[in-house]
Amino acid sequence: MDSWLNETLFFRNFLRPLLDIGILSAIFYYFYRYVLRSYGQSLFRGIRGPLAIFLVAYLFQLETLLWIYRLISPFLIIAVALIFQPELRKMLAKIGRQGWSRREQEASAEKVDMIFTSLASLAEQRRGALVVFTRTLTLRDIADTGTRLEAEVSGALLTTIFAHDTLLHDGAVIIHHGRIMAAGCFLPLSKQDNLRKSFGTRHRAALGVSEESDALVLIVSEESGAISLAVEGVLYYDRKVDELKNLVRSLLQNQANEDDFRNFFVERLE
Ligand SMILES: Nc1ncnc2c1ncn2[C@@H]1O[C@H](COP(=O)(O)OP(=O)(O)OP(=O)(O)O)[C@@H](O)[C@H]1O
Repeated sequence: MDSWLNETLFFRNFLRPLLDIGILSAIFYYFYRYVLRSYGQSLFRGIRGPLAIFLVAYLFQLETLLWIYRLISPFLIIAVALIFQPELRKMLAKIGRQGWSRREQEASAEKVDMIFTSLASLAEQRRGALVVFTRTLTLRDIADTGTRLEAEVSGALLTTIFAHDTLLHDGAVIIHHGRIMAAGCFLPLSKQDNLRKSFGTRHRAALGVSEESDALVLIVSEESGAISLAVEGVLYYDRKVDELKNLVRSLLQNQANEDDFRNFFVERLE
């Protein structure tokens, strides 16, 4: 009886708080490591001031400040959700992303190969191209700015879209779940001001959609024939086709760790 009580007390006074704190710390750590560090930096920068004031008010029980916070907190939450909508969207997208089955992986790898063969041929002919692969976010609003195709991915179709001066060659092709959802789409332009002067709107548009979503964007430069990738607001310019192909495959199948990926492309474009 005595030892049982001791064990219970041991559990209540020592093990339980330890478990509580341990599990909570692990959740915070993984949330920071995999989600906030990649997507929430600007979100954190934006709310750290009000958060610090709240903590001080809470610690010292500053009643008036706490009362004000209680009053405005519903509006603050709505304001944060509105202002940081792109960041929150990307965070939730990352949490919802899942691995692929083997069959899906093979099918996707085949399509990615097809697309890269077509892009390499466009690059040789100095035809510009912009191809957006959606991941978790569907990007329907962007697809609606162009012409809906809903067609099976094929190298011939992609080359036709970009190779001739058709109405669809301007703008981006959106690929969703292995199908060409739309072509001639208008992408949001990035506002980054440290981009190379020689980049025009095609590269800026690729960066823009990669900042606002978890999409992968491939760009073929009409001017130089360079093939580049934009992902998470970073432009990896003029990379080898095989390198890009492997990376896009694994990123689409959610196998590549974002850190490995950054190390792989050490050279970051400023
Ligand atoms: N917001 C946009 N969304 C989609 N496509 C766009 C957008 N803005 C421009 N483009 C595409 O980029 C083309 C213009 O490319 P521009 O020469 O300005 O860019 P660039 O980055 O210098 O690329 P390149 O190296 O191919 O010349 C347009 O004809 C159009 O097809």
